[in-house]
Order: sequence, then structure tokens, then C-alpha cells
Amino acid sequence: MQPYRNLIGGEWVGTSGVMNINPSDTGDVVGEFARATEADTLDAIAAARAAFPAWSSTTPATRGTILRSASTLLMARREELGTQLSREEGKTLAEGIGEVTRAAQIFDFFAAETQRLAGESLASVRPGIEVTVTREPLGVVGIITPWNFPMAIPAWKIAPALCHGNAVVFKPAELVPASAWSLVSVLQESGLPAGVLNFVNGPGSVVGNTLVNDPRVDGISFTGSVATGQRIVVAAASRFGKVQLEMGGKNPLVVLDDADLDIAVDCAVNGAYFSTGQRCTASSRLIVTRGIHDRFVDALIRRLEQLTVGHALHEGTEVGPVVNDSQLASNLTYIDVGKAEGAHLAFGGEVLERLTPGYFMVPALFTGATNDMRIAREEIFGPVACVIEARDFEEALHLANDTEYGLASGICTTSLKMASVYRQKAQAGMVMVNLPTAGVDFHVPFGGRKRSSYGPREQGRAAAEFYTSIKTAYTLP
Ligand SMILES: NC(=O)C1=CN([C@@H]2O[C@H](COP(=O)(O)OP(=O)(O)OC[C@H]3O[C@@H](n4cnc5c(N)ncnc54)[C@H](OP(=O)(O)O)[C@@H]3O)[C@@H](O)[C@H]2O)C=CC1
Ligand SMILES: O=C(O)CCC(=O)C(=O)O
Repeated sequence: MQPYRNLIGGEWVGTSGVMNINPSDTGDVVGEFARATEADTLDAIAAARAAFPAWSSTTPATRGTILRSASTLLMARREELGTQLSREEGKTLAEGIGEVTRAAQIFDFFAAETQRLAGESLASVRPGIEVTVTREPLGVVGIITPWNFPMAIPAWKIAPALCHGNAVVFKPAELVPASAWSLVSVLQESGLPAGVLNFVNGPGSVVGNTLVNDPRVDGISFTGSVATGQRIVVAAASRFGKVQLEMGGKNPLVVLDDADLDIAVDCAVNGAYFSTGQRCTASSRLIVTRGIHDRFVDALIRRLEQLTVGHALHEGTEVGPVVNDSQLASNLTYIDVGKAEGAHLAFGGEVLERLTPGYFMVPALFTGATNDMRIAREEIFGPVACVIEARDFEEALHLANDTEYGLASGICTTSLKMASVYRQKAQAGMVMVNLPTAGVDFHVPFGGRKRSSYGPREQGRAAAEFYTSIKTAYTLP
């Protein structure tokens, strides 16, 4: 079997590789992928630097044509690529196909965005002088992505980078290189010139670290853990590199007494457990007021009893496996932590055997949790949620905001007034009313506050803030 190779300066390079294993069936090897070295990364940065002047001088229409072609190819291949994605990451097939569709939509959005690139012309405070404000590409951008959205997150970083005329060095998570490789191949096929997008699959400690510290890389866009994000910002800032970080969440879903119970349970199941809870927007804290608490917990447990957990590619699966053995071990440790802290494990939390050897676990629900417990404060990143009872709306709001994170925050209520107050007072970058905290649109800003995000927002028109640099010009004609 030939390894899938890295792309540097338009050439596919690399030999011995990393095995990509299916978490639903550890006997199934998705492929072997060449492992990039520090030297490869330096070559990729040099290739991007060399390609940048010509690429940044192309017309927006040229860039738009390439982005639109990528969108069309992704859409045409969404079933095949969605299957590949679910096979390597473990989310259900519907989620995998949905993610490829989302990537296609993102490329379509940024293809259209190339037609809207504009500046401003303003009157000067001084007579006879013209002032223009325009945006120029940042330069070479290093893109470092996590394993939980192997195609959508690369897409929402690469598409705006290319739209605005940047050259890219892309490092995916080593755990899930297949979707990343496919995305890069699609962009190659769409006519991207050599060196504009370079693909270096290798360990974060080598490839990622080289990118972050190289002064030829003008900006780093990263999604992943807080610990790695913190390391990146310190290193990049010391050389005045621009940084955009999307990190963790400990997102609350508040359920008020007046909530529609079915909607609240749907929001909790979707937000906490779909995609195996491996979303930075997952609702891992369910903050429920007294009057509905017992009914909500009973209805949620009834729904959890019916959830089908299994092989990601099997029909009917609603929750796939955990991504790998270490993430599974970490989830199980949190189950022990929750019990030791005195929360009641009301459902699930154990390893599950299926026909194939995989990393399956029963989605877990703790009740009787308090907001100071570790299971309520630390990002678990698995199918584990806890219910925290609140006296009333005010206490629920206080608990929701009492966290180091601030990505998404949700409320289920039939009161317009409570929904409005929550929208105003929630300390989060995204607020959802009667909707799951996870699952966002592709054309509007994405990001959070506190330890969840750092730097400009991603997605939609807001993406321009990171991928461009503003130039103000004064002219005396
Ligand atoms: N906000 C989110 O969407 C995500 C949050 N997480 C959180 O992080 C936890 C751990 O997951 P993990 O995958 O280890 O997350 P990491 O933050 O370690 O990985 C994210 C990306 O950063 C890379 N990376 C790792 N170390 C460095 C470094 N020193 N310099 C530059 N890049 C680096 C990784 O490479 P590689 O892995 O290939 O070595 C990967 O591509 C999860 O349990 C979850 O809590 C994880 C994924 C996504
Ligand atoms: O909830 C979503 O749609 C996006 C989640 C996400 O970006 C993440 O988990 O990294």
C-alpha cells in the first residue's frame, strides 16, 4: 500500500508513514500517511513564501473560480468523503456526510466573498486629501487543526485564507489525516497553483511547533486544547506573529420550569451526546430549575436508554465511538472523578462491547452535580454530561456564567422575556435559545470569550479580520 503523501510546493512527497485507524473497528486501517519532519515543514514554509507574491496578485475572480470548483467537487463526493471521515473519526455517517456538505458550503461562501472584497474611501480631516482603507492578505498562514472536525475546521480556515490571497501551510491532527488529505487533493484538482497550499501531516510537537516559531509565518490559526493554544500564543507573540485560537468549552444548557420538555430533551441529547460529545460547543452542563428538574431527568434518561451507540458506518447508529483509546480512558477517568466528588451517575458511563473492536462507551449522565465539581468545570470532550439543579432563573444564569470558558451558552424556555435577558447576560460568544449549544451555521461569526477563544472571530465575513491586514492610505493628488 502506497502511503498518502504530503504536499510541498506542488509535489507529493514523503514515504514511511502513520497508520490511520478506524475507531469503530481497530482492525480496519483507513490508510498509511507520510509523516512530515521539521525539514519538510521548513520546505513547506519556503514554498508558501515563494508562492505568495503571485497568488496575492491574482484577481479575486481567479481565486473565486478555484474556491467554487472545490465546493462543487466536495458536494459531488460528499457521500464518499463523508464515509471516509466517519471511518477515521467515528462520527455517524449522517454527521460525516453533513460535515463534508458543510465544507462545500464554506468554500461556496468564500467563493462568493471574493466578489465582495472592497475597501472604503473617506474624506480626510485635512482639505484636498483622499483617504482609503483597504485590506491586504496577511501573507503565509499556518493552519493547525484538531481531530474532531477533520474537514469542516480545515475548510473554515483554508477557504478564507485563500479567498483573501494568503498562502497556507496546513497541519492537520495526525489522528485524522485522511479527510485533510482529501480536502487538499480537491483544492489541487481545482487548479490551485503550486505552493499556495502545502500539506504537512506530522506531530504537533514537531510540525506545529516549527510553524509557530518560524518568523516567515505571518499568522497561526489554531483549534484544539487550551494547553496547546496557550503554548502557541506565547511562542508566536514573542515574535509578534498574529494568532487566532479556538479552544475548549464547558457550555451550559439552562432548562427553565416553563420550557417545552420535548425541546429541552432534544437539545440536551443533541448538544451533549451527538458526535460522541466531542465538540467544543457540547452542552456538558445541564442547569435545570427545580420545577422541571425531575421530569427533565426522567425524560432524558428514557431517551438515553433508546440511543443507539455503535459502529459509525452502521445504519441506525446515533452515537459513534470515542476517537481513540486515550480519549476513552480520559472519559472513564472523569466518570470515576464524578462519582468520587459525590455526583450520582444516573445513567451509562461504562465501556460497551460491539461486534467490532472499537472505543465504545455508553453516554453518561450525572445528576446531583454542583458547579464546583471537576466534572462541571473541566472540558471532558466525551459523551458525559452533568445535571446541576438551580433554584430559579437568576441562579441558573449565575451558574451558567460561572466558568472559565465562554464559547456557547443555551437556554430552553417559552418566555420571550427570559430568553431576551439570557441572550443579553450570557457571557459567551454564541447564545442558543431552544436550540442545542452545538451545531452552528457556516456563514456567521464563530468564537467565544474567556479561555475559549483568543484573537479575531472565525467564519463568515468576520474571518477577514484575521486573514487580512488593514492599510490606510492618504493621498494628496
Ligand atoms: N476546541 C476543540 O475543538 C478541541 C478541543 N480539544 C481538547 O483538547 C484535548 C486534547 O486533544 P488533542 O488532540 O491532544 O489537542 P491538541 O491541542 O494537542 O491538538 C490540536 C492540534 O494542535 C497540534 N499540536 C499539538 N501540540 C502542538 C504544539 N506544541 N505546537 C503546535 N501544534 C501542536 C496537534 O497535533 P497532533 O495532535 O497531530 O500532535 C493538533 O493538530 C481534548 O480532550 C479536548 O478537551 C481537542 C480537539 C478539538
Ligand atoms: O458545533 C459546531 O457546529 C462546531 C463545533 C466545533 O467547532 C468544535 O467542536 O471544534
